Amino acid sequence: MSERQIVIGVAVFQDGKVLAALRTGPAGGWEFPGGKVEPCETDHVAGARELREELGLDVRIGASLGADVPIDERYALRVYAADVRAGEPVPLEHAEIRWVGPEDLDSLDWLPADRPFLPAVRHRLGEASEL
Ligand SMILES: Nc1nc2c([nH]c(=O)n2[C@H]2C[C@H](O)[C@@H](COP(=O)(O)OP(=O)(O)OP(=O)(O)O)O2)c(=O)[nH]1
Repeated sequence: MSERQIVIGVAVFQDGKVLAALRTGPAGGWEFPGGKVEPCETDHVAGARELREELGLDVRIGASLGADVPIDERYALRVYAADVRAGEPVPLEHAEIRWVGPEDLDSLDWLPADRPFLPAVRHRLGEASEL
């Protein structure tokens, strides 16, 4: 089978919280904003582009938060940590966005592929926000 195409999720950290976004539609659920990497784009360029498009937010993307997680036969999710360079997030394409602290992380109905990243997200929320 050919390799899965990568979907970038961007975990934006600010003031001890992480930004979660609610995807609309039947396959909806909470996710890290982002999207598919276009041909010839790096992960970082794709992630920054998607966050400008989806949230009007300018972010600085740092390290990945763990191994890729299969979404289905065609796609796999890769999540990066990021911080805000400029702007306030606005849900231009999502039903809702929320800054989530460590205590509320588990109570959201996350998409299945996102759940394996939550321990790394929680770990980061407990640290000084170094990318
Ligand atoms: N962006 C994002 N997508 C996720 C996450 N978890 C997860 O299973 N997905 C799935 C949902 C979608 O089927 C797919 C990403 O699609 P997308 O709609 O965000 O990608 P895109 O912006 O490039 O969309 P398109 O132009 O191809 O329509 O990955 C996540 O944390 N972030």
